[in-house]
Amino acid sequence: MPLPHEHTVQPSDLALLHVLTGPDPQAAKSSFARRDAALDPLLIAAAAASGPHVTRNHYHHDFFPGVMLPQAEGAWDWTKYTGEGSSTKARKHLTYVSRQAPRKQHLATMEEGKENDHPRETDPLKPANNLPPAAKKRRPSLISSTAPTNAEVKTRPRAQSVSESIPPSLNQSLPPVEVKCMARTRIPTPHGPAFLHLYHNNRDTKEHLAIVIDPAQLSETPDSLPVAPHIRSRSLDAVWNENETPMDRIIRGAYVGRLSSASQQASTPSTPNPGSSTLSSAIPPPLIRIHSECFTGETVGSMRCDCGEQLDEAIRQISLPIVIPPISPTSKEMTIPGRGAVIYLRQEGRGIGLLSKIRAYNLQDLGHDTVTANLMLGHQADERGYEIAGAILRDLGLGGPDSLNQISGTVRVLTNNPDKVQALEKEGIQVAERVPMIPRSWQHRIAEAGGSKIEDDGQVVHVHGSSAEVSGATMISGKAVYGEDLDKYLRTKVLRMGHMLPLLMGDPAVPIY
Ligand SMILES: Nc1nc2c(ncn2[C@@H]2O[C@H](COP(=O)(O)OP(=O)(O)OP(=O)(O)O)[C@@H](O)[C@H]2O)c(=O)[nH]1
Repeated sequence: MPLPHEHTVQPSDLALLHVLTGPDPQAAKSSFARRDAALDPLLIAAAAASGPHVTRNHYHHDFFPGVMLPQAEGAWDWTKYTGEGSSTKARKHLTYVSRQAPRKQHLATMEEGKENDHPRETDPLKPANNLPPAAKKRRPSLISSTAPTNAEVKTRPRAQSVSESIPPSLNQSLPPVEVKCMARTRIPTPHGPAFLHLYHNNRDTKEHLAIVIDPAQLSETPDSLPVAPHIRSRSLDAVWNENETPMDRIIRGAYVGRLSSASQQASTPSTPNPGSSTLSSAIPPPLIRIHSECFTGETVGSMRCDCGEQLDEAIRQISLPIVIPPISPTSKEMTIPGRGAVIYLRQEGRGIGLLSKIRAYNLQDLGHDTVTANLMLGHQADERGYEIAGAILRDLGLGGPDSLNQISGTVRVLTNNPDKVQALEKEGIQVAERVPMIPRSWQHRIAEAGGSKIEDDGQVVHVHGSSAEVSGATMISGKAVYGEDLDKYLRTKVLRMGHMLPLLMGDPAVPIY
């Protein structure tokens, strides 16, 4: 066995590693004890491969006690360590004891498909303990005194979650979902300004987000009357405790207008402004999208799915200016900035998590479609839930007649997925209209084939495909892309998941992979 500092891995080490971690662990059991061995061979093999740069975690197993002691010679060289006292003392018998939960328990968690989605053990709406040290005074709970109480939330219609990720036994005992906007900030996007809102909730440990598009807020003053009511978070604008200063509020994003070195105006809990009552009926309901996280599609620009372009397209469409027709014979047509929100849920891989999605991709490369791949891994085709989305929308005053912060009683929803509309309605969100999302590559091909409109369940859908471009990635401000994997994915969504998209397969003029 080589010493750690020799940097060489002997074939015997690799053979040992293989026996211990290879496909037949039973064979290993007979020859090597795996847990609680006097010397853990796997750890030795890992240390030998790592040389002097053994990670802190190895040291913290207390296997190389010498390195933790300043008096130990040779720093990382545990072989020179002979005990805490004199060198004549007998060397301690070292035992490696794993502190990990048994593998059985870990696998059970994975089977539930929630390896990334453990419910919080502590109250997530309590103050974060990573606040800057400047906030010396002890803050009481950051839960808003005016935020909806459990009793208030209980009176709302409670939908049965679409998500299977929370086992039924746990789901029954869960309290009603509560969300709290922890911070908000202005984000300039290629389509115009947005306000990013970060939410905590009492259901999972994820930081779900709302990308609010309402640029009219940037010119807001405390006394100004907007044409359309501003979309603001009630929990953010609430007074969190009696000691908070205007600067505390501003730093978390509870301000009005646009921040600058010359302008810092904290908001008040009554900041949401009703808007012009004469125009309110003429203003279309805000356009919203419930978007599920997709690391591969949004960050890497993967063309296995259309998630990146959908996020971009949603922000673009919501940002489009709104034309309000004249409301009386004497008034004129009016144009106001686009308004709405993307609720960005951390439900990677339709709720199965990135790890399982990556495995599913390999099954897809073996010839299975996205639905079958999920089922083969023991997941459902779709494990998402929309309770948190409903609570975030209510916090923003969108779509709920019972919203305590009502900005609009109804919303228009950008989606092709009928389940999402149904789930939102179960959450008490009033959906005035579903707005379809035609994939950019399809729009482009339809335009190339000379078509300007296509049929969707007998309904005419107008396609704005003539300006679509063919190169680029599918990420923010990307362009339309073609690809075999993307087409397969889109077709499966239509044929197996009931997505309300007009399928191009029937049109011989439109090239399909
Ligand atoms: N399990 C799995 N998830 C995928 C795959 N491709 C994309 N996703 C995830 O699917 C989610 C997006 O869902 P989609 O089914 O594309 O669309 P949708 O949100 O249901 O419907 P729309 O509102 O019309 O976009 C994201 O969380 C992606 O990470 C895949 O092959 N397998």
